[in-house]
Amino acid sequence: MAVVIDAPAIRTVGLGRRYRGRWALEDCTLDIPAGRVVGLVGPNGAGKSTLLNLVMGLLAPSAGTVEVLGDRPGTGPRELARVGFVAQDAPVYAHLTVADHLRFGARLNPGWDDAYARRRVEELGLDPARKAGRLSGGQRAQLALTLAVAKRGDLLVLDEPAASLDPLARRELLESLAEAVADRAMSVVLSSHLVSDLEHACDHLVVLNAGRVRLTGDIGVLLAEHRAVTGNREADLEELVLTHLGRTTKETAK
Ligand SMILES: Nc1ncnc2c1ncn2[C@@H]1O[C@H](COP(=O)(O)OP(=O)(O)OP(=O)(O)O)[C@@H](O)[C@H]1O
Repeated sequence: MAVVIDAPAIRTVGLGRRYRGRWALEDCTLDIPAGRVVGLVGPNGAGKSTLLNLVMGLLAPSAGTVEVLGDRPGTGPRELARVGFVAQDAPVYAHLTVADHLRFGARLNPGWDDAYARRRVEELGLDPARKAGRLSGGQRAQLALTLAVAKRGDLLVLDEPAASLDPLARRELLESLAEAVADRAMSVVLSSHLVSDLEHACDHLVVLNAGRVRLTGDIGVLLAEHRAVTGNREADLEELVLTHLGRTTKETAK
């Protein structure tokens, strides 16, 4: 009988990246299963964007290896079509209209879900004729996210997607990501400073600090272990993360 083993969404072995002799990410070994919503959390400068850019093939490793959906990242059009990415500054083409972005998305992506993209633009109240450069920061982030989701890839990589969104839009985004994963067996990796963002949307966790992985695993399992070890049956995700960041008070992870 044939045994089908799905490739992990992301696998890194001893992955590292140096900038001018200084390690931004060091000895990072991760095995992230497919079909999860993964929260990547850590303070400023922890190495989150560096890791996500390595995953996207936008940076070359200084050490180790990274595999995305079983392939080396950024190797060709087939692999690129499977991965949607929204960088931290949610880049869009300032001189193109919202409708132009949708047209380009349709032309460039074989799995493009035009009905979804149009529905989202309408729900968000974005004027299709408006130039992207004239949208607010939050609206640009929403447009970039819409394009990334409409691509209908197997993996969505989002660098601080909620940072410029208002609280309602933030909650809606996190709920819609959880639904997209449930509907389509897609994997999502999203970085955030806010543990509260991850608590409701994510089922897998990676904690980074000072360029090192401090904790990784399924949130349910990690929380159960933490509660058993500390004897605190009320311990929540924030306490778990802060413990592994070496902090004792309930400050934010930022
Ligand atoms: N192009 C670069 N040149 C030199 N150093 C860099 C460069 N990009 C990042 N770094 C350094 O690498 C480290 C990790 O940065 P990175 O942007 O990956 O962190 P981050 O966790 O995404 O931070 P933030 O939450 O502030 O966005 C930091 O010390 C940063 O100063």
